[in-house]
Amino acid sequence: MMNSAKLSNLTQAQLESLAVQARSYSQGGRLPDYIPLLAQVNPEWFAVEINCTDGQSFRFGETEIPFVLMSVIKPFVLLCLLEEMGKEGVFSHVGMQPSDQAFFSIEQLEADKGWPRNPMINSGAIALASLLPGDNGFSRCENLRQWLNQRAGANLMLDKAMLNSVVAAGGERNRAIAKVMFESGFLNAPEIAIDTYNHICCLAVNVSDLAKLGMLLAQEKAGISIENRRIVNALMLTCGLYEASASFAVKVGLPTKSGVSGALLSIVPSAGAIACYSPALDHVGNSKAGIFFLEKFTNSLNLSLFI
Ligand SMILES: NC(=O)CC[C@H](N)C(=O)O
Repeated sequence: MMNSAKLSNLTQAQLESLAVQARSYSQGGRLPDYIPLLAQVNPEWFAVEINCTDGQSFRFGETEIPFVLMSVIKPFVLLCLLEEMGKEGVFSHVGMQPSDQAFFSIEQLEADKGWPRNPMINSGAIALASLLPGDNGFSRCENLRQWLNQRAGANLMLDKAMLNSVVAAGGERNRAIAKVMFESGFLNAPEIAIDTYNHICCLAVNVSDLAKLGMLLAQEKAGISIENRRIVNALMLTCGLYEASASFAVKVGLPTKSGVSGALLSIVPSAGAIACYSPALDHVGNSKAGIFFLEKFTNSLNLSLFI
């Protein structure tokens, strides 16, 4: 059976049973402490929405709760820039190699002599944020927000309170990353790059919007090339969960991206998109219940790119 048929045969009862197991698995996860507002949520929230290419959708849990995308914006910055400037332009600013280090690793960046290794870690995303059109962080974020909302039919909104919390927290690690890239000649104007990056990480959605964004990568869409979708999906598969990407590819085998807010998005090419939100994180910074859910869900439906 094709993945699209497997996903379409899903029943609401099946989804609920797996989601309830996943919710209980959120216990023992941790909320991030370096962005104060991110820690002011209920760690047991769990929401999932699945959109299928045949038009069906399934949802369960706290599906109305808004959350910020954080690193889940990274594949969409990449998609937008691939469309707007082409792959040669994009990959002259960022690499495509996986990393076995944390998403904020300065050691990895220094070992790479300031060259941002891939778009799914902070260095690469900051480098790409610097390429968005606009005069300042807000207008660049606004351009990306509108670009995505138009194409996905979603309703991304800037969460200003979260942005204030991110800025107040100082962002030392990301500033250090930008400084290394600037000094190595791989980033112009580090201040505006960080400001843009902070803004785009604070774009807020609910799981329904996140699933709509995912559909941009799951199926054909006017104005988005097949090649660019393939590139973004490939980089999500190899780099999307940071140092956990390789083992997750063995266990699940779907292009997936996580964020420290607990957002998690998986693409089932030509079949649909699976959006989860559950804020308690594992030691890598991925949603604990979300990852558990994806493993159980894909195994019970036998969903995979590889079979
Ligand atoms: N993994 C993430 O979601 C990281 C995003 C966050 N804004 C940071 O830079 O730390």
